[in-house]
Amino acid sequence: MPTTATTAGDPGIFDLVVLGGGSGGYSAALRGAQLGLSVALVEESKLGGTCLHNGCIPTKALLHAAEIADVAREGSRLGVRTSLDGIDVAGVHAYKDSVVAGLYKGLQGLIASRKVTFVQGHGTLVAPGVVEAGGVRYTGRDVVLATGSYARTLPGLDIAGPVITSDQALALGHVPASVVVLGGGVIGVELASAWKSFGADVHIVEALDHLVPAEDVALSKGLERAFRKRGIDFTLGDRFTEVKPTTVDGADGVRVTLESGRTLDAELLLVAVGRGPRTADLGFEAAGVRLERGFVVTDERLRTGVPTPAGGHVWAVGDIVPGLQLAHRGFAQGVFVAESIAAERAAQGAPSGSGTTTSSGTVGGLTAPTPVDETTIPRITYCEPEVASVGVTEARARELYGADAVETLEYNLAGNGKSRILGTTGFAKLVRRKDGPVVGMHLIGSRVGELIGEGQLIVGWEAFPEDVASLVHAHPTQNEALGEAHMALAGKPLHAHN
Ligand SMILES: Cc1cc2nc3c(=O)[nH]c(=O)nc-3n(C[C@H](O)[C@H](O)[C@H](O)COP(=O)(O)OP(=O)(O)OC[C@H]3O[C@@H](n4cnc5c(N)ncnc54)[C@H](O)[C@@H]3O)c2cc1C
Ligand SMILES: NC(=O)c1ccc[n+]([C@@H]2O[C@H](COP(=O)([O-])OP(=O)(O)OC[C@H]3O[C@@H](n4cnc5c(N)ncnc54)[C@H](O)[C@@H]3O)[C@@H](O)[C@H]2O)c1
Repeated sequence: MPTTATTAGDPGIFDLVVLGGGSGGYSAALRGAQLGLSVALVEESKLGGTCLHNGCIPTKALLHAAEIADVAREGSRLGVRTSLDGIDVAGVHAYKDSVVAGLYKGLQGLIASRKVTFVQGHGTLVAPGVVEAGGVRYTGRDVVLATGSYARTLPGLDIAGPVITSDQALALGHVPASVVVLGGGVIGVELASAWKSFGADVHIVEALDHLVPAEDVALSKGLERAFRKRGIDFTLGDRFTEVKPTTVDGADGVRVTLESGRTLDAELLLVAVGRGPRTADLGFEAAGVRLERGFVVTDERLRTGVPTPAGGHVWAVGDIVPGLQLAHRGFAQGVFVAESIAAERAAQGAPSGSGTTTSSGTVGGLTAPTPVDETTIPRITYCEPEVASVGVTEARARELYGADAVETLEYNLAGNGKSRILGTTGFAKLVRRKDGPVVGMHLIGSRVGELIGEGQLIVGWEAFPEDVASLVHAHPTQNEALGEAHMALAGKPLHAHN
């Protein structure tokens, strides 16, 4: 179990005080402790934060249960006599909760074993370098702000009763008969996908012209085709105006009115219109931390520009920093900040103390880490079919490099043996600079999320299609589709028509 700091007396001065124990905060704490820093981690709820308890892990467990439901329903297509007898929601929750509980226990053990002082309580930044929780002041030479995000809603749309966010959706005790999903972004399409597999009628309303509008438009269109085939309804380019109670098939429900005048009736309205930074009323601005639209402004090394009296900084990581709101970005930023702090400490302790960190090179015996590069962070949406991408979209590449300086290739999964075996359709789209490296990879199809790791290496290491084409991919794997796509882009297609 994590050590709980005493609430009596002065807990002393820590090298690092972290406010918020989610992906960003706990990774900073773990890496800091590993590097020999004394660390206090202040968390008001559960260690692990949104991702572990209300985000990534529970949603992906639900989506896996949903996949099993689909497999049971479709067994006869492969000659296996299965049928879906129903969804035991309590059983699904038990499975999901057991996955979360196992990871939670492991994380608590890690925090304890690294001797991080875990403080359970609501913390506020009462001065640069000082976090107060439960009436105790925890002073750090460095402080990391990692308070995460909350589900946003729209003006006049209160979260209550049948109007829910992902927080309530994850705890729902039954499969709803019907849901209107407001927002066709990541959370909207993931939950719509799971509910559809469990038997609900789902209708997504997205204000922009496409589902998952941040993705390459080819993926958005691919997902729209696939959802249409699955019977998931959606309305694009329309906005919410109001919601009123109504009766749906004799039960309580909601009537959602859109700007176009269209109305949709359902048992529930899921609001999935983005997540806002949790930075209000925590003392950030009073301590000198600059906020823009609620997000913490930092430099590329994640420093807020606020020094602490002990010669350190106030840093920020995770969802409160503008950019991709992803757990793995939070992990990477937490590790980066801890390593930066350790390098600065080492530099100050070194006899020939060479001062602050630089963007590369060795300082005081520790290498100052390279800032996290957002452009090579992979993104996966775990609906069915999955959508995965890394690097830039075709549209962005044409803006960056010139309309005529970009080449693209779509490799259809119809030519991939393993995808045929799994019964999935989809494609891999590559974006390259003409005669240059691959700068974007965009995938859609069942299970393609697991393929994006290779895409990340290709884009991150600025590989040319010719480099990848010469690497032999195992047959029959879905991974092989990436090899074939690069072969085709290098001008030597095998199982592809050119
Ligand atoms: C439904 C859903 C599904 C998601 N799925 C994925 C996914 O599949 N993959 C992915 O990469 N990302 C996913 N995300 C996003 C991911 O969860 C976040 O990007 C990630 O959790 C951000 O980490 P964080 O540390 O910045 O914040 P959080 O995880 O939100 O952690 C912040 C922590 O700070 C604590 N805290 C806040 N204020 C205080 C205070 N004043 N005092 C003490 N403690 C405080 C909170 O209790 C919380 O534990 C999902 C999010 C949601 C909502
Ligand atoms: N698999 C994953 O990695 C994963 C899963 C879930 C959540 N997340 C993270 O959580 C964050 C929040 O997810 P999200 O889906 O809430 O946000 P999002 O930004 O992905 O999607 C919100 C969508 O709502 C739409 N919208 C906004 N106002 C609207 C309105 N009035 N009417 C209709 N549509 C409207 C937006 O155009 C947008 O497409 C994401 O940014 C993502 O990074 C990640």
